[in-house]
Amino acid sequence: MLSTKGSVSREVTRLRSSAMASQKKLQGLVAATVTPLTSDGKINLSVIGQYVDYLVDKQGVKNVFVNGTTGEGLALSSQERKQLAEEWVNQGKKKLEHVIIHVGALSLPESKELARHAAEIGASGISAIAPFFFKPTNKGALVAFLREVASEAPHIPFYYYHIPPLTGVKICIEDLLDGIKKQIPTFQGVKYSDTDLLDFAQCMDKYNKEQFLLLYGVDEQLLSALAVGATGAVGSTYNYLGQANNMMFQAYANQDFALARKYQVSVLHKLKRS
Ligand SMILES: CC(=O)N[C@H](C=O)[C@@H](O)[C@H](O)[C@H](O)CO
Ligand SMILES: CC(=O)C(=O)O
Repeated sequence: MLSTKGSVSREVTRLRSSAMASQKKLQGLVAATVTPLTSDGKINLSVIGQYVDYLVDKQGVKNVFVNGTTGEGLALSSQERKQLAEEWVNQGKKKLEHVIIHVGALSLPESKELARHAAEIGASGISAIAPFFFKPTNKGALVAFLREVASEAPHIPFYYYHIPPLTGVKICIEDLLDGIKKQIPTFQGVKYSDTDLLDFAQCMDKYNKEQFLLLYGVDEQLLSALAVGATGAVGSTYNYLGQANNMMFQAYANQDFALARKYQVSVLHKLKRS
């Protein structure tokens, strides 16, 4: 009985996940969500519903990246991460297009468990950073780690989260992508949080045809990433500067580069990097 129930629920989960995974292609802005806390430091799940509405209605943002850098996922317990993931998936079900859950951790079993959980609750994708204390020193070691994580969620896309300024793992993405689908069949792309636009442009040029998504992660220079072919971006500022960044995407698509630059500069001013 139990095992029948288990396999039925696994099947339901698989169908739900594959339904989500076959959704609209991920493009445009993805807000890296912040983690709301109560005054006594507990995660505050009660505001996630409002948060979803705010992003969709006020910012024009329909995709989220949960438990990443902005959400301080690495500073949360596994249980907190799972609760947040579940709340975002549930609240976002009819309103958001993509809910990507960051499942990276220093411990491989923990990362695998978070990946399994994200798949079970119906997330539309998962992402993981490289472990950053005992670091992989070459591509083989990094891929071995990511492969184990991704295989726990075999029906949803996997994105590698490249953020060398914080992880110290500097494995070149152009090398990483070479042959990656053979090793990680669910590999869908990279959240690229580095300023190396030469590597980024080379990846766009070389791997676009394999339909990898390279989501740019340095909000201050998104326009430069658009210029070399980016079609999506994940970042903290899309929580509150979603409209301006959507306008920038639009201006760029309309080939109004002066206007696009105006929006990029307005973002810089807001971040006080002018
Ligand atoms: C280190 C960090 O948090 N990077 C974020 C994404 O990866 C960005 O969205 C930045 O928060 C943003 O570019 C503002 O500096
Ligand atoms: C900014 C980003 O993408 C993150 O917080 O993970």
